[in-house]
Amino acid sequence: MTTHYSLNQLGWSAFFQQQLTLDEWNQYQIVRVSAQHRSQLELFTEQGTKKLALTPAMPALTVGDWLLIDHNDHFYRSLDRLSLFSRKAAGSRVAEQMIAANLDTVFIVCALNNNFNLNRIERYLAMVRDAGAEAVIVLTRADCCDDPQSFVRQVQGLDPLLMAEAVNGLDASSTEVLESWCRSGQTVALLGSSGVGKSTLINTLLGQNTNDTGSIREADSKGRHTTTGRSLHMMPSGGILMDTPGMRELQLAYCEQGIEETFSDISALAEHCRYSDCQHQSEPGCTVTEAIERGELEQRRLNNYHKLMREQAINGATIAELRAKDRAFGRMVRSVMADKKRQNGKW
Ligand SMILES: Nc1nc2c(ncn2[C@@H]2O[C@H](COP(=O)(O)OP(=O)(O)OP(=O)(O)O)[C@@H](O)[C@H]2O)c(=O)[nH]1
Ligand SMILES: [Zn+2]
Repeated sequence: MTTHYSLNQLGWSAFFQQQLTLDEWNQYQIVRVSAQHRSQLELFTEQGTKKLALTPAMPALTVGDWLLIDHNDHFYRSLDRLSLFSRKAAGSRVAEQMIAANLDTVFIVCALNNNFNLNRIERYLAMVRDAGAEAVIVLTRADCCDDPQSFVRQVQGLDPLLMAEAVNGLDASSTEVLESWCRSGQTVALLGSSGVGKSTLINTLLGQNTNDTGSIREADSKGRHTTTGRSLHMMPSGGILMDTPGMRELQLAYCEQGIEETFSDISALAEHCRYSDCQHQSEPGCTVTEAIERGELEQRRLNNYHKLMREQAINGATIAELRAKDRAFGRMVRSVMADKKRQNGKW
């Protein structure tokens, strides 16, 4: 049985609607990418699911993207994204690879055991903010912790506006606190290190009835449950859960802006340092180190900021190098082609 969803249920909103002309609205079908394979995309449409073959003329697309297709099911164009997650591709080659688009909220999952780590939460926060999505910190294993609220307070100490919830991921009545981010038309995804309870939470949020999502859930070699096939799943609460393998392995890609937002307190203080290139180490007139001495800023937070910015310098440089190399390669190809033409006496 195929279940039909309205565009709003699939995540359509005014942000996308205002990108369309009246003609486009009348002539084209609006579809959302629900899975990406080597040679084709799977789509959610108001009439059910569809497949779309990838062609070289199409722009790079990813799960969650909104597209317009014509009456013959040919790609017409993609819409601007509300948010976008990308990462460095695996292996030594540094490249950006898109992994998910148009997420409203990302649950940053962290377990209330020795995995709990504010540095790691700040790292994920920087990525989520850079991608343009809202972050909610979800602390699992609240049932195994004496005082979960003390950890919620620690997280909110990072940023008073940051939402944090402690849950027992195995218990649907406990994860109800996440419902306001999982309402109809809202797209959410989960991020967090291995073993913190992401699969458990996904199973609980999807409920028992996952048949209508069309996905196959099977255990991998380690006995973990993985979803194969479609990456977008409808939750009983009406929200759309995005579960792509790429999100699980997300590394800190180039996200300097996200780091600046996450550490906006440090950037604000740094504006008043005596030297504009102050490194906030031991320079005189450094307002950042003064704030630490007054107990208004944690040394841990400044150290983590330095660490993430150092990583940015390395990642940023390698990505910039790659782009320069691509340009150099393009120039080389063009000059070889020109030489060949000259040798063939065409010039
Ligand atoms: N008591 C308790 N156990 C939990 C909770 N959340 C997860 N677990 C258990 O923790 C273990 C790891 O959870 P998973 O859901 O597999 O973790 P994961 O983040 O998906 O791990 P990866 O698949 O490696 O990414 C499982 O045995 C779960 O049953 C919780 O809130 N309370
Ligand atoms: Zn300074």
